[in-house]
Amino acid sequence: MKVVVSGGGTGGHIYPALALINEIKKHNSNVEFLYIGTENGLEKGIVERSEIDFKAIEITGFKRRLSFENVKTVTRFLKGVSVSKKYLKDFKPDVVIGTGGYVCGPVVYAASKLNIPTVIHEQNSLPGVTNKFLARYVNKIAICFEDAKKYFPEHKVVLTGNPRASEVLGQDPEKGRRSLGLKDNLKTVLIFGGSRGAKAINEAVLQMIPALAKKPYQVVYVTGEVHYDKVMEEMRSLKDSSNVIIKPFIHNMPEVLSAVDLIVSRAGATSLAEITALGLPSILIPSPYVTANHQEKNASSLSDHEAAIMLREQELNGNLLLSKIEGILLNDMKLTEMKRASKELGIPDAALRVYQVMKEISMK
Ligand SMILES: CC(=O)N[C@H]1[C@@H](OP(=O)(O)OP(=O)(O)OC[C@H]2O[C@@H](n3ccc(=O)[nH]c3=O)[C@H](O)[C@@H]2O)O[C@H](CO)[C@@H](O)[C@@H]1O
Repeated sequence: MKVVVSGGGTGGHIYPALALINEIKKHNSNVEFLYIGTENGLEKGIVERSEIDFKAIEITGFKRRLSFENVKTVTRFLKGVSVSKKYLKDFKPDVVIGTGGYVCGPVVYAASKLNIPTVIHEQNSLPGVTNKFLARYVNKIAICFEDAKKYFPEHKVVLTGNPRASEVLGQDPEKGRRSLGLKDNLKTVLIFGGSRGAKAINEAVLQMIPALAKKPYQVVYVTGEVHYDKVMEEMRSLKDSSNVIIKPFIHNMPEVLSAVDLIVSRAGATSLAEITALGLPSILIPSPYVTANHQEKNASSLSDHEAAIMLREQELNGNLLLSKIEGILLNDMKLTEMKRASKELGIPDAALRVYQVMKEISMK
């Protein structure tokens, strides 16, 4: 069996693709994969670490305003379709899967024009532009929230959840602790700002650092690759940063997630699928810089069920964040209640569900 996977730009589109690849491998010993992404998204580095063959096309997204850039984007899209067709004709896949981000537009479109079975995966309750465009060309659309259904042709939609939910389960927390040098007798808070980091979260965490030194818990703080040097420079002026482990990015997130007690993060849909699969409590700070404010909708899907607390970026500061963290972490009853509510929202068998959709269309 041969499978092409495409998705990229940010981790929220890439990790579900890789989780699905792992699920496919579980069911098929003889399977070849090709990942088509871009050179400049996060996918190149992440996919290469996983030893999956990677090919790149050039593509950018549309600007909301009319502009010359959009003319260039159309030209790139058409070129992307033609390069994708070449890759697909050479590789001859049985099925092509798109997991979102601009890059899967030309790849999945080219596949449908070549009559190769196609499926797209939409992580968010409010679908992205690429998936909305692809909806009329693909065979099936795997979704994670009931709310996403109304944006797509009904007969193509299957509620599967996010394959990454399955991947974070059954990990060894001890390995996660060891990889970061965490103590096993202290509770742990993991703070990160999505796959690229978030300036506003970084600013709030830096304000909290002096107070964290005296706390009876430990913090793993992920800055995002692009923000790391600046954060470390600011750290130099802070005398005591004990209790805090700072990283630019975490590559073994499933192991680390299994070792922590509370998450502070943006409200990207893939992170939320991981958090709910594990039944972790969270403080969510939705990014206000995303299309149609969709992260706030993602966050509400947890906070409405008391599985998370939502903090808006405008109100965020170090003191407030610290008090919210302690309100959960130092209150065992609250912690247990939030864990239960979070677990109830998870779809742990999502990877198998997406695999079944893919299998069904590729057998036809
Ligand atoms: C700014 C933007 O457009 N964000 C979108 C993007 O977010 P983003 O890429 O930030 O997506 P998510 O938060 O959903 O997922 C991040 C993924 O990266 C992983 N991770 C993160 C940090 C780290 O150090 N190591 C690591 O492995 C997480 O475990 C997770 O698997 O895709 C999501 C899923 O479509 C959308 O909901 C978000 O709105």
